[in-house]
Order: sequence, then C-alpha cells, then structure tokens
Amino acid sequence: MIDLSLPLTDIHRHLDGNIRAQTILDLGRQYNLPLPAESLESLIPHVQVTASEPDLVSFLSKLDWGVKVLATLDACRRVAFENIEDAARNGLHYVELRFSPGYMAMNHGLPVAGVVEAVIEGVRQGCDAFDVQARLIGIMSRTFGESACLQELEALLAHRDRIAAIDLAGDELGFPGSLFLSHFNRARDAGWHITVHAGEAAGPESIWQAIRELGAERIGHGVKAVEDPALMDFLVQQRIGIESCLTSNIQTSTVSSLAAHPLKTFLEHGVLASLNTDDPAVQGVDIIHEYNIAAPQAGLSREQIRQAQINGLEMAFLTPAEKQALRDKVARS
Ligand SMILES: O=c1[nH]cnc2c1ncn2[C@@H]1O[C@H](CO)[C@@H](O)[C@H]1O
Ligand SMILES: [Zn+2]
Repeated sequence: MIDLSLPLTDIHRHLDGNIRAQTILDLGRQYNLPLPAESLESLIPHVQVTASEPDLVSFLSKLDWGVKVLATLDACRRVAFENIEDAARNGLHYVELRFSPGYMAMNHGLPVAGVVEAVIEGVRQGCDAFDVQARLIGIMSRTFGESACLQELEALLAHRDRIAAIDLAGDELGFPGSLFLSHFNRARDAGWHITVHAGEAAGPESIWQAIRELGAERIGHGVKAVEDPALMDFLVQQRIGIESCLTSNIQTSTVSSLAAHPLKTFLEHGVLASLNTDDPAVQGVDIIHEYNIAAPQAGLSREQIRQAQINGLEMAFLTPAEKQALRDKVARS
C-alpha cells in the first residue's frame, strides 16, 4: 500500500513516546533504577498498550516508564539517536520528531535546556549515520500546567534555530488551549510553525480555538472536526492539515473502531490529512502497520492511502524547494 516512488513521512511521532522497551531495560540496569519487571517479555505489558485504554489520560500514563529511565542527558541523546535508527528501519525518508523536554527532564531533575540540546545532538548523529531527514517539534506538556510549559518554551527558545515548530500535547480536557495564549504568541514571534493536539479528547471548539487563537497551521488528531461541517469546509479552504494517527485513536478510546474513524471522510471532503504513528513503541505499531493494516481497516481505498502519503510531505514543515528535493531523490532511487 505504500507507494515506493513517493517519499514516506511520519510527521506526528513523539520521540519520548517511542523509547524501545529494550532501551528502558538497558537504561534501568545502567543507572540502577527500579523497573516493574526484569525481563523484556515481562516489561512489555507495563510500557506498551495491549488493548484499548479507557481514555487519553490513561493511555498517556503508559509513556511514563520511558521517561523514568532518562537519568542523564546521555540517555536522552541515546533515545533520540535510536528514534532516527527506527525511522530508517521503517523506510521513512522524512520524520518530524516531537518531544516534551520538561517531561523528559522531570524524573531526574535534568536541566530542561540540556535535554533540548541532547535531543538535537542525538538526532544529528542519527541523521549522519542513517539516510533519514528529520525536523524537531518542541512540545509543551499541558498536563503540567502553564508555568511548566513556560519553562519548556524557554528551553526550546534557547535553541530556536534547531526547532521547526511548537506543539501543545497532553491532557486536552483538563488544560484547554485558552490557558496558553501568551506561550503561542512568543512561539509565533520566534518564527516557528505551529501544530496543536486538538479535537482528540475535546470537541470541535478546541480545534477552532487552536486555529484562531493559537495560530495552528496543522492539527494533531483533529478527529472531532467531523462533527462540525463549517469546520470541515474551513480546513479545506485554509489547507490546514490533519495529522491522523489511526491506532492511537483506538487505543485512547477517541474512536470506537477503525471502521468508525473519520480519516476516510476527511480525505473524501478534500481535507489535507496524512497517516502517522504518534507513539509507536507504546502502541506496539510502526508506520508500515498504519499504511498496510490500519488504513485499509479504516476503509481507505488504495488511492486514498496514496493521497494520504502525498499529503504527509505536503503538510511537512519544509520549504517547497526542500519538498521537491525529497521527491526527486526518492523518484531517482
Ligand atoms: O496521543 C496523544 N495525545 C496527547 N498528548 C500526547 C499523545 N501522545 C503523547 N502525548 C504527550 O506528549 C508528551 C510527550 O511527547 C507528553 O506530554 C505526552 O503525554
Ligand atoms: Zn501526539
């Protein structure tokens, strides 16, 4: 189902939601940290979602073991490097990796700007070693409130030229976007692109808020847009991209089944929507699974899957020339 003549992208992928179970085990041993299990097999149920979780917040707690083993900046660098290695193994030509430096820093009191630097370094080393292009998106984890998000913003601003965009993730119902207006004003002043997790746990009004008040050019998940016809039309007219993550939406109980997922409706309506993973290690899936298994189960035709692949690069935070260079490179290979 993947068109090998076109670039394969994943533009919604949490680096800190994609820490290998084996790495959690290794780092736990290296830093002598207590883990819930001693072997890979017995650790997996603690760090991977097997069935669906009842809601978004329960799902998100599955990411916690991954960041609990980040005892040093070198551990942060390692997981960033391995994220690029995983992307290469999956045949991805281009990834946008997003990460929450405060969430990665908090268990061991790491310096937040130091985490940003370590992630930049790990990704740079990964891109040197493997044939993958990457951009970084800084996340503010809304779950920890406005002042923690401000700390994340400032740490990211210290490395503003190495960061392509800013995002807001975490508990959407508990911490609405309206709390973060000043954060996004500063992010826009920095010249960053803006994407926001919205319309996942909350309704279409959260998507409108992200676009109108936070300046979102793309929306993470955006599932609930389907409930608002005026919003659907607006997304098409303004070419606001929807970063769909099919398996994630089932595992968070945002959507009851793949057959009920609105991605097919988005594509039929002409919304710029793409296929992405979200937190692949936690979900136990990869981008190939999303294209070959999840997308057909969500009712997408072969042509719609191809359109979603085209949209992934179209939506990327790259210049038109960078996108064309990538198309040419893949077409030649
Ligand atoms: O599907 C999701 N929806 C909302 N927030 C998410 C999702 N996956 C991960 N995070 C959040 O992103 C940050 C780590 O990158 C954490 O705040 C985590 O809770
Ligand atoms: Zn996400």
